Amino acid sequence: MTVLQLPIIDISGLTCQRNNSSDVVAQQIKQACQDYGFFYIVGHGVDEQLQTQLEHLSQEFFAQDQETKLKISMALGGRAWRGYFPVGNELTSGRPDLKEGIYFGSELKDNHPLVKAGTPMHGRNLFPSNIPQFRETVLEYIDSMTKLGHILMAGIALSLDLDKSYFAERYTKDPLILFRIFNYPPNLGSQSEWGVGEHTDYGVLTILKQDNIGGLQVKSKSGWIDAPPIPGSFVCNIGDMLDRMTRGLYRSTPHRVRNLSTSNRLSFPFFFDPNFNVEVKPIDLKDVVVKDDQSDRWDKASVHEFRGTYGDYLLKKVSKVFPELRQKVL
Ligand SMILES: O=C(O)CCC(=O)C(=O)O
Ligand SMILES: [Fe+2]
Repeated sequence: MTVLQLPIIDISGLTCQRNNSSDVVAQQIKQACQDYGFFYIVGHGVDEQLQTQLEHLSQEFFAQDQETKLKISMALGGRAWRGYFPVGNELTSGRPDLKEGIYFGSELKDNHPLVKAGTPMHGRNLFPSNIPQFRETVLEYIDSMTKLGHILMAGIALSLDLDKSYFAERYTKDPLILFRIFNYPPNLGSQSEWGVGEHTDYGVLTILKQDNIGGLQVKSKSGWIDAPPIPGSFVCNIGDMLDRMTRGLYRSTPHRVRNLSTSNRLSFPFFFDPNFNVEVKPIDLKDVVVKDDQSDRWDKASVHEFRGTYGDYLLKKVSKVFPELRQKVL
């Protein structure tokens, strides 16, 4: 039996000046997006020390008692949709996930135009005030990953034979950035509980940092495969909006997580998505025929029939994930 493995791409060629170096990377991205919708990246240049610090501070946060963690409860985050949620509060396909976590995003002041306009998912973050450096570390990480997101989107544009600024000019110059830190407790004997049930991501690009525990699985064309941790790498996957833009050439691939170890698992998904108010349209790609996969999609929804802004799409999805908060926030 051959064990399928997701491709590993060294993306350093996207930022160096060597001849053709970005074309070589773009070709690898194209292959990976068509075959899997998922790939690992190395050679990304994100500071190791910053990542280690983020992991340590996150462990420190989750090790606290529930009451302390609830001091930054999501219920206090209002329309910005930020803060902590306890195990069982987030649903995937209507079922509670076996995970707790904190939602973050770009740190926007109250006088930012989108915040003043009351745009959902925009605003200030909630940070634990009792853990020194937590705020600084998360904001620095968001900053580094935003830069990486721009580099990768240029690579994805090249992979589709588009100008490297194609996505930046239309969708991601001012991206919607959401960042989460999840803690998946061990299953403790019950085999059936998913940390996150099968789903696809909503936007264009997710860049995931995971610790050394493992548990992420990806639905490849020939069945579920593991995406184990690889030191120094991030796991990238494309979301529904890139699936829509490429008419299904680049698929937003379903994935899920189950922590079968006896320790907690930390993961750090970073979502680099289109601007909230921009309408997402198909790219004029030669020779691509839309193959709508509505019937085998996890939520039976068609990304190709959707019309509207990214914000419309996102809010519809998110209100299913946190039904309790929907009333309060939207
Ligand atoms: O924790 C992980 O490994 C993946 C999380 C995920 O799929 C998500 O947040 O969309
Ligand atoms: Fe996901």
